[in-house]
Amino acid sequence: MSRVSCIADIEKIALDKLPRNARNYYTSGSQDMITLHENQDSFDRIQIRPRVLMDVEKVDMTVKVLGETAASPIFVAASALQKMADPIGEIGGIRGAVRHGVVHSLSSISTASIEEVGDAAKALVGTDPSFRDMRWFQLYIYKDRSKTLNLIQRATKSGCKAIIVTVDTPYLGRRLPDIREPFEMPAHLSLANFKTGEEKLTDDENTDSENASWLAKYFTEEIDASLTWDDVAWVKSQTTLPVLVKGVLSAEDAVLAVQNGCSGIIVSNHGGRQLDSAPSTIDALYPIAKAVNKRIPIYLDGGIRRGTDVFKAIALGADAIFVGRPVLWALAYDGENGVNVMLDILVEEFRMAMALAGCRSIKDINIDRVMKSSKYTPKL
Ligand SMILES: Cc1cc2nc3c(=O)[nH]c(=O)nc-3n(C[C@H](O)[C@H](O)[C@H](O)COP(=O)(O)O)c2cc1C
Ligand SMILES: CC(C)CC(=O)C(=O)O
Repeated sequence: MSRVSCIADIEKIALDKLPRNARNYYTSGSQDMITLHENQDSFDRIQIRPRVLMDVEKVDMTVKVLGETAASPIFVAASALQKMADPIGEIGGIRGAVRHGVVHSLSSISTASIEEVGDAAKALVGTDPSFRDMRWFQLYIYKDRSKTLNLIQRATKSGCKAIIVTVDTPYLGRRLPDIREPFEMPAHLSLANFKTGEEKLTDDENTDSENASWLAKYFTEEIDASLTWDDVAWVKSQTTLPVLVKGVLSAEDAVLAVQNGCSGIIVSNHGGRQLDSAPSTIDALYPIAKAVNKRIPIYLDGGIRRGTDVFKAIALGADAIFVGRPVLWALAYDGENGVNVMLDILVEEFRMAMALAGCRSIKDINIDRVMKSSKYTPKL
């Protein structure tokens, strides 16, 4: 096989290699997957306006993030159950992120524990001056607040730098492949942050009702669907770490995040897996950025597959972006090495986009550098 040249190459190899169960779980969006497709399609409707003769011999991709400096604005999103892609799972992602000097976020529903991921980061970070341990922990708020608090405390103790509260998942979106052919957790894997055994549901429990996926049942049984901003305040009261909310798609909610003392927001539609027909994240971004007016940082995920997508997100107001599925494809493609290759490609594509657009540093990327494609005809 020739070398992979872009994320689409990695995805293609990964989809061929992944077992059906994992492929269905990773690829699916909710319902008709309108939002899933829009996440990527919307990027194609934005054009980049280059400026020339700007001396782009050196391009500085560094970004400030919660008081630290990341080597680039390309961060690793939290996604669950990564050992289904490769036995190294989340450890491959954290090692790639440390090597690339960028933020890594770990899902509550990970297959390597908070402590294992922390140890992997700590073992690597001193070995090269450019390496960074920038771990954030993604928190699902369980009905059982002692379970939730346990996660917050362990994330804090292990050296995570921020807590991301996911707020778009009161219930799991209807993912049709998972309803037609319920997802099964491979027997050798477990939810590593929970040692009680109750989170390791068996196959038997998949079969007893319509919509019998254990994931959907797990969510309904365990995750609190009654959350309000008071619960975000509760998380804040339990930790000294910065607290961000993930899953914001409206300017109103973004302003509420500012008013409720959040340290940042992640503009996200959960990779098109929750509310179908929600806007693509890149379309939702600009009104949010205007309303927030730089009071807190704004991050974005959803559909980022190319360096030019990263550029467009920053131009429209993001401080940095996260990639979700590309990490899973990379793991399936070649484990830890796959993650390094994937991040190398995205960083190089982004460096090239900046240089060819005439931007020497991140602050040069602004709204003047993008325009809607003339082919863009709004559907409304
Ligand atoms: C298989 C899978 C599992 C995910 N698990 C979580 C999770 O545990 N917590 C969470 O907040 N978001 C989760 N997400 C959403 C991602 O954090 C992110 O929002 C999304 O993947 C970004 O879109 P992209 O995949 O197009 O990059 C998951 C996404 C996928 C594809
Ligand atoms: C269902 C969870 C385990 C993870 C999640 O958020 C997702 O699959 O989108």
